[in-house]
Amino acid sequence: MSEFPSAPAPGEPVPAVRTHGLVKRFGAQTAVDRVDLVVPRGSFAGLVGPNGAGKTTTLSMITGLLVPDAGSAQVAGIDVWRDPAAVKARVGVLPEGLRLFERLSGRELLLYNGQIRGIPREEVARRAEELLRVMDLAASADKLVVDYSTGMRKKIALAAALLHNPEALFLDEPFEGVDPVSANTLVEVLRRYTASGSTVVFSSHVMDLVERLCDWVSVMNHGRIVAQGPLAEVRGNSTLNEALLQLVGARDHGEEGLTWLGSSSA
Ligand SMILES: Nc1ncnc2c1ncn2[C@@H]1O[C@H](COP(=O)(O)OP(=O)(O)OP(=O)(O)O)[C@@H](O)[C@H]1O
Repeated sequence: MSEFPSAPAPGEPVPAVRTHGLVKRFGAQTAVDRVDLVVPRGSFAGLVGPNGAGKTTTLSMITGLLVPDAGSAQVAGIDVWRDPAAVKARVGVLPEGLRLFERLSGRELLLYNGQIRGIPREEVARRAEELLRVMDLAASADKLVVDYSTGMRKKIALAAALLHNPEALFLDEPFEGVDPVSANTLVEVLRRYTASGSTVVFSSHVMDLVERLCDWVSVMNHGRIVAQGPLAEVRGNSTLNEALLQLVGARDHGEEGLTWLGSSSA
């Protein structure tokens, strides 16, 4: 795998995330094509782009879940694929699909995660109760995860990802299927987390939310980064949605087709 072209200059802060020439192929398709992603430490960063742009695949390679075909990724200056254990100890992940231990209660899930992370039992119990309360899950703490709603699943998964107080959080579509009340709770928790200097990187299709929350944005299209930087720079004088449509090109499928659709057709 290729090396980083240069280490940060002396005095230059080490970014929370930095990838160089990251590539992932699935058969003949290059899903991620030489991606150089940078996220400064302490950012609330959005990774945006159309369906199939390569966001999930990129996040999976950065968090040690998927081996890249080429290139490299660093989290807090540590090479993910040279020292995956060190990186995994420093990051929290809310992956796509949310595979959880369904037959545990919410509280048991947190206690179990804490034990896996090697946190002392009493400390885990203290943090678990606090997270359950902040996430509005205290009343459902003894319910099995399999019986949780979509929003409750996101909240317990976020609680599990935060339990070991990671330096950086990677969230794949954290607000998908979450009601506005629960979304507010998630936002409050994440804002508090970044205010203390930790980093959040999340993928989303909800541009209004990215615009409201993020101070840093990376835009992907067809496996590549097509824009990246402070939100104000990427957005310019338009909304983020308008900027995104310009960057990735509005999909024009023409006037033809679907003539059968609608009540006026036979
Ligand atoms: N395991 C896989 N096997 C084959 N192709 C895959 C696999 N995972 C992803 N792909 C392909 O790689 C491309 C990028 O997928 P990816 O899930 O990273 O995109 P995305 O930007 O997260 O999309 P979305 O916004 O729809 O979640 C897509 O064309 C997808 O079909």
